[in-house]
Amino acid sequence: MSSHLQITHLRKRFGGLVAVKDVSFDVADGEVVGLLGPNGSGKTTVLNMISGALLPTAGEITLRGVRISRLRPDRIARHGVARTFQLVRPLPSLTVAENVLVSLAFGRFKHWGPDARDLAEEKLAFVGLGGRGGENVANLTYIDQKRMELARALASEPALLLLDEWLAGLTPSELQIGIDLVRRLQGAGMSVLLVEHIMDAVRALCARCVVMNAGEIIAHGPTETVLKDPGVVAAYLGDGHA
Ligand SMILES: Nc1ncnc2c1ncn2[C@@H]1O[C@H](COP(=O)(O)OP(=O)(O)OP(=O)(O)O)[C@@H](O)[C@H]1O
Repeated sequence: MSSHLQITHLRKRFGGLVAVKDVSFDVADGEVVGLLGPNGSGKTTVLNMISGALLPTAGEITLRGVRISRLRPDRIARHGVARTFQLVRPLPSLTVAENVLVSLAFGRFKHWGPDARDLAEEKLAFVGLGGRGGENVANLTYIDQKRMELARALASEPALLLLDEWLAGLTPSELQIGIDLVRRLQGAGMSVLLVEHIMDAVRALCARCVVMNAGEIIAHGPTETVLKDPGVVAAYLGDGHA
């Protein structure tokens, strides 16, 4: 069977800057793949092209053999792609459950009414916020905001989740909770493309990594091998971090 996500010769030009140059990699069914690299290396631009927020200048993206590059973001979501953002973006005037209900109502399957309430509670329970749907979003701790953001992404029943530095800013104990949650996603059959700078999390979650620098892939393979690659150490990790 074809790879779940296949990216082939992807390129993105912003005026005079080529932010992504000839990037190719894949994510298999149920796999968590790390997408690493220094700031400005093009990782978020790749995620934006997968989710449809940006049109590729060239190249192809397919999901289970279906070409999704150049589809509208809502169409790509219908094919089973969801994402989180670097900055948590809750709707602050709504409750926790209402935030998830908005995603259920306007997302892939358009759930409304009691059915949607049950589903919202199911998604909240999955991320560890069961029974807390009535709380005000403003009162949530940071890890709980992250949980809620994940519940919103799960509202579309994604097959592939794009996590853009979703673990950033967590305390060490919260980080373990976050890592366990990503493992739950994988356990539930989802594939994950994880953009992350926290190497402990990458080691814990990703059997395989892709490393970008200045728009190009500089290493690709098993995580431990990639993190010891002299080019990756020089461009990204620095001495003493590999
Ligand atoms: N909409 C845009 N218009 C012009 N340039 C952009 C745009 N989006 C990104 N860039 C540029 O493309 C390059 C890659 O940016 P990108 O955000 O993809 O990097 P990144 O690896 O995700 O970085 P970070 O780890 O800081 O999030 C950068 O030089 C950035 O300034």
